[in-house]
Amino acid sequence: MSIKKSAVVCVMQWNSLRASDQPVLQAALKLNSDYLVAMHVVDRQFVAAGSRASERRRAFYAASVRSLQTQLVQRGTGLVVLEESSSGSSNGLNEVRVSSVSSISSAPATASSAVNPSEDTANPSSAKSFSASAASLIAQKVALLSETCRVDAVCVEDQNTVHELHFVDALKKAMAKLNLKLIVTPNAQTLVKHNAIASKYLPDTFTQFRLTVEKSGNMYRELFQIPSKLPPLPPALEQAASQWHSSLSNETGASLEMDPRSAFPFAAGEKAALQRIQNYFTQTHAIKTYKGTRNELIGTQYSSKLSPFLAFGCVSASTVHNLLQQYEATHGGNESTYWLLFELLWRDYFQFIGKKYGSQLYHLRGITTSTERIESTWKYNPRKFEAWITGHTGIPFVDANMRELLQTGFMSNRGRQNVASFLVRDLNLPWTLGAKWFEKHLLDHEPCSNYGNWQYVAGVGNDPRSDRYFNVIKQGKDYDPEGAYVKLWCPELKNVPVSVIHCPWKMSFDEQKASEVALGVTYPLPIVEADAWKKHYAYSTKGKVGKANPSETVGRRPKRK
Ligand SMILES: Cc1cc2nc3c(=O)[nH]c(=O)nc-3n(C[C@H](O)[C@H](O)[C@H](O)COP(=O)(O)OP(=O)(O)OC[C@H]3O[C@@H](n4cnc5c(N)ncnc54)[C@H](O)[C@@H]3O)c2cc1C
Repeated sequence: MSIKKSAVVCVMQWNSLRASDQPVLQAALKLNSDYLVAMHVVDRQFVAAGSRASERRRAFYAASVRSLQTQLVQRGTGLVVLEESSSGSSNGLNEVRVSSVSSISSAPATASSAVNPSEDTANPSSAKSFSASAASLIAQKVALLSETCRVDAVCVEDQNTVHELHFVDALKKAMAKLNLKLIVTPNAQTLVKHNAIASKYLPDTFTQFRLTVEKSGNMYRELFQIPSKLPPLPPALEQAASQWHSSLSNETGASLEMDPRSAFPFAAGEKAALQRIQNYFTQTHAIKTYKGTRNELIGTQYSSKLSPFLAFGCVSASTVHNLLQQYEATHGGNESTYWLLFELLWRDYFQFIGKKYGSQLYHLRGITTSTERIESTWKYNPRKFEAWITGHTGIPFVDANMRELLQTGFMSNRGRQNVASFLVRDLNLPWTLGAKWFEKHLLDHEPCSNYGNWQYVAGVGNDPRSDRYFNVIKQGKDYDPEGAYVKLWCPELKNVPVSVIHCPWKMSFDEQKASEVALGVTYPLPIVEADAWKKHYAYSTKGKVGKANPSETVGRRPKRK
């Protein structure tokens, strides 16, 4: 009688698409199994029908999965990518499009590819149905695998957010039914060890959180070391691992062109992430001036552009931190190198907030107990929302940012703060609408950072200040003093004089003619006008691009150096 060889299964999730610093691989390797089977189920949020992700974001995701496949092949193993299929198909071990228990909705995307205002982002039934079917796909494969191998365990990374936690829970149930061991590894999304701060002790403000971490000195987690050679796939699965003819990549890959103006012209995946870090750190030393440039708006070098890679887990925040420390050891550190860590700690803080508050992250009321900002403050208005999402509000600084997002999937942090504040405070639209639009289009959408930042701007998050207002005229003049950014994304304003570039509606008829602009025809009149803007209409030459204005008390995060 032949003895069955052993196998361990690693479930890779959409926010952890990398081979290095990978907790599930490390947990699996401890079992010394003969075979390693890495599996990924295409997450329903990226499936085209009724997708919550834009075509560009889906393509970035698909390319990140492909890159993980390549990384694992290079390490001597592979990745089996499973996709739910609404059509019945045979569920053999090598079949990767598997009919699922609850089939995928074939509903078309909502009107104008926008978000559905009445849809509950945290819709628990839809998250649970995906989780159940994804877990069932894995269970089907594992059951088939156990006919030829002894399955030692299935490993999965713990999560911080509700949707992802549903999946871990569903997998627990599915494995219990199969009587198989499930190893849930610590969550590796944050720099700070997942259990270093219990939710009930999470400080109420970012500054308290950061000081706690910095004072402690030993809260950062160690990297998970993964060898360059991993156990192979069982022969019976080799074919499945090489054949991901994804509906996603077929639909999206060909049609997407890179806008030459994009601030994020990078490929997806682990290799591209590490190349980007190398470029930003050791090749160009742009990191050395980061603190002074991070509020700029144009080009690849004003900030690290690591967020899309971090969102899909193509690289971990801990790896970035580790490489940053190596850079400081070799080239010296300064305020700018420290500031990158400071921003990564913001990311961490939002992760801990997400973990603590669960589905409240997505609620209009947010996580605040303050009743100052309540639902009635915000009213859905389709005309205003359409103008915002398409970049036709008539306020050039807002429009330029919104067009950049739509056309490239990226927007600077300065831009995000402004368009978010504009939506919430000037248009009085519910902040959740803006967050959902960002979720669809941002390549770097990550639930905690996206919904957490929106709550922060809307005054319903941690530190619920109600006076956080970004004056889009003043901000435009401070951060785009020559109007170069506005002209890049709103070319119809290219001849408008710098004195009125942020308020073109102040042009006389003759000025409009000279600038080849017909307000209300070639460029919209502003859909709102706030009193607070008026004192900033007058032209001044005191532009301060790239530097925070020290006198700017409103609209800045408190206590930032
Ligand atoms: C309304 C709004 C929505 C946002 N949505 C997202 C989102 O979905 N995903 C996302 O990663 N960031 C989000 N941010 C934060 C920030 O704008 C982006 O992280 C940053 O612009 C990404 O560019 P970068 O990688 O070049 O950042 P850098 O300036 O180079 O910063 C380095 C890293 O620090 C982290 N970071 C920086 N600022 C923040 C912040 N305010 N909050 C959390 N992490 C931060 C990111 O991981 C970033 O990659 C949002 C900000 C706002 C105001």
